[in-house]
Amino acid sequence: MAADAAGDAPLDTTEMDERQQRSAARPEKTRWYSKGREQRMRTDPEALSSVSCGDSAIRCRDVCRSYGKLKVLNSLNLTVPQGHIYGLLGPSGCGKTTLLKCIVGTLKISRGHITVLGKPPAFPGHGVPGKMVGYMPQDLALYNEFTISDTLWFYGRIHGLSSKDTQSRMDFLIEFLDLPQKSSLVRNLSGGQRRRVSLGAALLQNPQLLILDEPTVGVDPVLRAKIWQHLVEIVKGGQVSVIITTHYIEEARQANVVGLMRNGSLLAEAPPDEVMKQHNAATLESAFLQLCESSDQTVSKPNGSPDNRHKEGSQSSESCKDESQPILSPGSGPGSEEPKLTADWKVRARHMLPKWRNIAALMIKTMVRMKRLPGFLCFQFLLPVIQISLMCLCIGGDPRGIQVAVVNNETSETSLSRSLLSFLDNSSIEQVVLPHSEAFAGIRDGQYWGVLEFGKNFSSYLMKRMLQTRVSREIVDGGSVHVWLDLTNRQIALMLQKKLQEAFEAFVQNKLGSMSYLVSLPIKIEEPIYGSKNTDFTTFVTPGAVLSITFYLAVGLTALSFVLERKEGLLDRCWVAGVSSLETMLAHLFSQLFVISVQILLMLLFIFLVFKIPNEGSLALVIALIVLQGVTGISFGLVISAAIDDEQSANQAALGIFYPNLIISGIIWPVECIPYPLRYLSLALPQTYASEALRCIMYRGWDLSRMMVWRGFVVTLGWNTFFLILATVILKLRT
Ligand SMILES: Nc1ncnc2c1ncn2[C@@H]1O[C@H](COP(=O)(O)OP(=O)(O)OP(=O)(O)O)[C@@H](O)[C@H]1O
Repeated sequence: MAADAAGDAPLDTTEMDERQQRSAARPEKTRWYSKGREQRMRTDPEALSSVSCGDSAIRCRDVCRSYGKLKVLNSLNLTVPQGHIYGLLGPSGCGKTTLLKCIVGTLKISRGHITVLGKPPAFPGHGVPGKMVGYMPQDLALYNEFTISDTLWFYGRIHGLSSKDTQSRMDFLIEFLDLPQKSSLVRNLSGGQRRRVSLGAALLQNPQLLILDEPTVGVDPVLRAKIWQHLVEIVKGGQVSVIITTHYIEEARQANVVGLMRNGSLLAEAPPDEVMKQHNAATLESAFLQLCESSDQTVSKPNGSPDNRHKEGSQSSESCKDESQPILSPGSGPGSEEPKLTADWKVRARHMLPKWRNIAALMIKTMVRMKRLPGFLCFQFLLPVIQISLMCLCIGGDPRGIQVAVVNNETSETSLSRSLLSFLDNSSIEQVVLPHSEAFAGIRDGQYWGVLEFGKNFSSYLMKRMLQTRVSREIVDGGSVHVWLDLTNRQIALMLQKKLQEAFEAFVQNKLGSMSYLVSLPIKIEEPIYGSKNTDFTTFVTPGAVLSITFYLAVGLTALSFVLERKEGLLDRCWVAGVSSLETMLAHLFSQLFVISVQILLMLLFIFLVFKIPNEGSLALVIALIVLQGVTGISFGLVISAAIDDEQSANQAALGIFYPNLIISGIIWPVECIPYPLRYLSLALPQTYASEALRCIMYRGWDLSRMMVWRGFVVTLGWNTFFLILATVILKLRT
């Protein structure tokens, strides 16, 4: 991986050739640097130009970058000589942060070349991003749940530092940056303290190149001076180079070179004393002001307003180039051709392969964050249990306490109507005995779900009907229970019909005993082949519900955590430290697998032990399919978080697919009810065949030899692969 080449991986041939060439050309310059670099640079801008072409830490040539129509970097040329501090100055919004992001490779440039420590950023096998570069972004990019020590350990692991090295660097940085106790949580630190922790993370591995975006904001003057002194110290050997942005223009006088940036291009690039001398200015700030004024005059002549420069298309590329020529450093223009570099296939292959060290560091990070949020962790574990329990308790059971008006026109205590009513399930049906008119008024008012009416001669007619072979229509009618139902609630109406039928069967059995078969229907429902006669809707819905709960919790956790990490700049910072998109994906996948495994375990305990949902098949297959569906959720969450930048949109994407997927995956209602061609879509969804497979395993006891089972596994694995590849590609394209 990229980080490899920084320290521990062997150099590829291209890099070695280049280093040899550079060292062959270096002796004279190295001597020149070490003897009197500062004096020389401050008095000889020509020398700066010549140095910058041959031996530079960073070279930007003709760099352009836009955000939509806003042109932020405008044919920019910049050179950071090796072993120098480069102060990048400019007003807010002029493009400094954008430039630094292009240099570290987190933003792509739309035109031009950038070379960082000899190669373009993210070149296969290069240590940038990686151990060679220490990057402190403007938005601090720190994990709030980490302590100072966790933060430094995390970056130490990513850079492959030994425990001893990390510990000694940590002790030094805490002392040097005047940080509070290393066990202090980042979220409890002040703004300035956080900024110093962020700086400490950038300095940790003693990188060859330091890229610091406003490290001294919010830092007291004494510490600011100390930081500058440290930077001056570390560049002294000529091995370390620093590019630093700051709003305190005067502090940049300690830099060896300053670049004055405005409207996306450099107005000047030279040693600070030289800039001041050229403008007869006593301070760098007033020199900068003069440069801005003369730049405004130059630009306002052809175009009117300086703001026009920022609109793409409002000027030709020629004028764009003129404007970007540095005033003091003509030699740093886009003169020289950039060498074409190619990487050996072995280096490329190594660059592509995920590194377990980085994956382990990221997984430890997730575990530490979870440990710091125990309430959230418990909630994560309990949420699926709560959801499945609510589902088993509230969905699919028989309605209870349904009020039904009973109009009984028989008065005798021994009448068959009373006997029949006594067989009605009292827990489900509450009988309210009423006269005819009140019963109908009640059902019309919505008080009752049905009216049961028995005629005056119900008992005698029913007996005749049971015992005689040929009876008149009047007898059949008079010996029937007349039922009027409120059918606005289908489930309640179906339950009433079923309970009446059951009551009648029990009544007949009671009255006729072994002769009851005489009045039975000519349809006999035998013992079921699979399932039980008393199966309810809960049994049907549970397997699909388990899969869908696992899937959506995984989607929610993944989509949001990634989006937040990107928003806070944490993903970019890890990427600059050498963590690839694939490693980020895999680490997240493995950490979330741990969480969903606990969730699945708890859920299964509840459905099998508490709610007694049957399982006729292999428990291992049940667990495997649910875990794989969890992985589908994680990978889909990764796609959302890779493609979407803010929490609200990520939430909406996750919620937006929730109902359509639930409805057309056959989870709450059979797929057979879905009309064509929607059924084809339903069958292609990740949970349709998987739910069917889980039902087959749990209720039919089938195994992988059955097509309906293996099809569920194959479809799930197919979706997992597709989502993971898609997420990696999107993340790669976007970083
Ligand atoms: N992600 C983005 N999308 C759209 N525009 C952006 C984005 N990031 C920055 N910009 C715009 O690009 C311009 C340059 O921004 P940049 O952050 O590079 O400036 P800066 O010089 O670092 O400013 P400051 O010193 O205030 O940090 C600004 O006009 C900013 O609004």
